[in-house]
Amino acid sequence: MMDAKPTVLVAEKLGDAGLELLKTFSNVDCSYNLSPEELCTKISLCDALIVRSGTKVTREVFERSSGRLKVVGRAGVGIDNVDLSAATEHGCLVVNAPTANTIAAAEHGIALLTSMARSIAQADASVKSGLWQVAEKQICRSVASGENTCCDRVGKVGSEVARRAKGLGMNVIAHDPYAPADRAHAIGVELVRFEEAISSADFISLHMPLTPATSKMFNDETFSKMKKGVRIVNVARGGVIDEKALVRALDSGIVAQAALDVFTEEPPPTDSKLVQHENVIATPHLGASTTEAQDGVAIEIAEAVVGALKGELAATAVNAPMVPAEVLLELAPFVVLAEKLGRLAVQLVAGGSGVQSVKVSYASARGPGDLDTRLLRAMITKGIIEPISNVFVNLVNADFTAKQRGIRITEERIVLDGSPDNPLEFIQVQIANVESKFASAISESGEIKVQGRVKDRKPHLTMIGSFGVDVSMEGSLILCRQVDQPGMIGKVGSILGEENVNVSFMTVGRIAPRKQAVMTIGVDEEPSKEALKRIGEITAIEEFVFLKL
Ligand SMILES: NC(=O)c1ccc[n+]([C@@H]2O[C@H](COP(=O)([O-])OP(=O)(O)OC[C@H]3O[C@@H](n4cnc5c(N)ncnc54)[C@H](O)[C@@H]3O)[C@@H](O)[C@H]2O)c1
Ligand SMILES: O=C(O)[C@H](O)COP(=O)(O)O
Repeated sequence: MMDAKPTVLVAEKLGDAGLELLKTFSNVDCSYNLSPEELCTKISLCDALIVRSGTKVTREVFERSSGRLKVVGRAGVGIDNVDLSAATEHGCLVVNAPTANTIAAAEHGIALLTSMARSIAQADASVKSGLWQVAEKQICRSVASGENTCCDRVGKVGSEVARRAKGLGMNVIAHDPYAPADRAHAIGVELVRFEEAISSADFISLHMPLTPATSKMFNDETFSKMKKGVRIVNVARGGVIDEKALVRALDSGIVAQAALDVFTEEPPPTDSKLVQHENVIATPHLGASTTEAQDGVAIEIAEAVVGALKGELAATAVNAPMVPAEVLLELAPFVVLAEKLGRLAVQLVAGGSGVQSVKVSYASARGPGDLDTRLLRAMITKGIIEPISNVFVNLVNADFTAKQRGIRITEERIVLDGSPDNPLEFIQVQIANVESKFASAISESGEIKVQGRVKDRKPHLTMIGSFGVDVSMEGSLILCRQVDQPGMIGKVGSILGEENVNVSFMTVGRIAPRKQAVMTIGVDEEPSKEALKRIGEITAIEEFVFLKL
């Protein structure tokens, strides 16, 4: 018998509180120190994976999961060890735990800064070796002399380092291209340009993420612009520094000392010139490793992973838009409607047409800023793509998958008068430049058009092409275009009855009495080919189509 519980692979040490929480909902496999091959082998049996910074979650991991891996939880902040593009392409949500280790990292930064300034590590080694002294040149002036400035970033860790550095009596300036000036101002930090920051600081403490833009941003050129004798602290990511250039800057004396918690390669090679340099103190990526931080991170990530496995949208999602819970609740029935409209519209496309251009219209009395359509768009995309491919589409990979298949989805708002209580009056999906297997689904302007509303929190189809209908979108549908005349409902109904197909509803949408009409028939079972053939043979029926919702 299949185990109904999802399986979570915890690949690096996680706090007990987090593990307990995971166990209430899933089977937890704690397998630490897996080789890349072992991870790839295990992953096809796992619904979620939790890592810290020591595990590389590569494209191969997603490929080898064969679609089973739905969530990667990064128990910490930095997600540079997770291939986010590959995760997104595979519809795998990535969540992190961005807040619980901030203070620990900031404290470690300050500990490194002050230890470096007072050569604590060298002094300790000197005492232990019986020398009772440490070279004078390694000791800098008091950090609180007021002449020292600390160049920083004003993200979470950077802000906490800045507060603490100010408490030590340092002047703090910061460079952060994305930080609002008022936030910096609130913590008493002056935001300056990069050149000014690096050329005027006595201490430089790094707190940016590792991204293509920050990779090796500290290099020969930047070191050459620094004040001679500058001291550098890095508790962010090793990769933001060109480590060979740092060794050169240390040798030349531009950089007097460096205190490093993070390295390009972790652990660094034992013969690393940087680690072995006399003016470098090094710690083994310890910034987040306090008991409090690890307990907090474990709970934060376990909650995010369990929530994501339950299908909830995670607040700390890294590769999917975040939709607040209250918005989600309000939009829930429209989410169902959106997917069904997409599913219906694509089934009306004649084979070989190739869907390229989809227009979605949202009719609402709300202002454009009051309606978040990202989730609706994703669900329409899901409805359009899933029936014609074997790709699993979700909020994470919807836009990517549409783009990859060359489907352009445009959105427009139809602004209505009336009460904004209801988020949406109707949603309309149009597919342009295609032929339809049900010609009546083509609107006057030439596109396949379907429109739906939510009634009593249930999705209803309200228009096909130019025909107004009113059909609950459940089960499957038979659409027939016919000449409006008495007895049609009975004729079709009796064929389905003879075939033991249960009819859930029938409605007729017509342009005018005795003219063309579209009959929509909801059925609980799929009619046989023979039954559909017999319906098609009824003289007044001009065309018909069977659709699964
Ligand atoms: N050593 C550790 O154990 C440890 C612990 C926690 C965090 N970290 C690392 O510390 C760093 C900061 O973490 P955080 O939680 O403060 O993240 P955060 O996202 O709150 O802050 C990052 C800041 O960097 C800024 N930034 C982005 N690109 C930049 C650029 N090109 N130049 C300058 N600034 C830029 C952002 O605007 C943001 O303000 C991350 O690299 C994280 O991985 C390390
Ligand atoms: O990005 C982070 O959160 C820190 O670098 C901590 O990493 P760790 O979880 O591997 O200690």
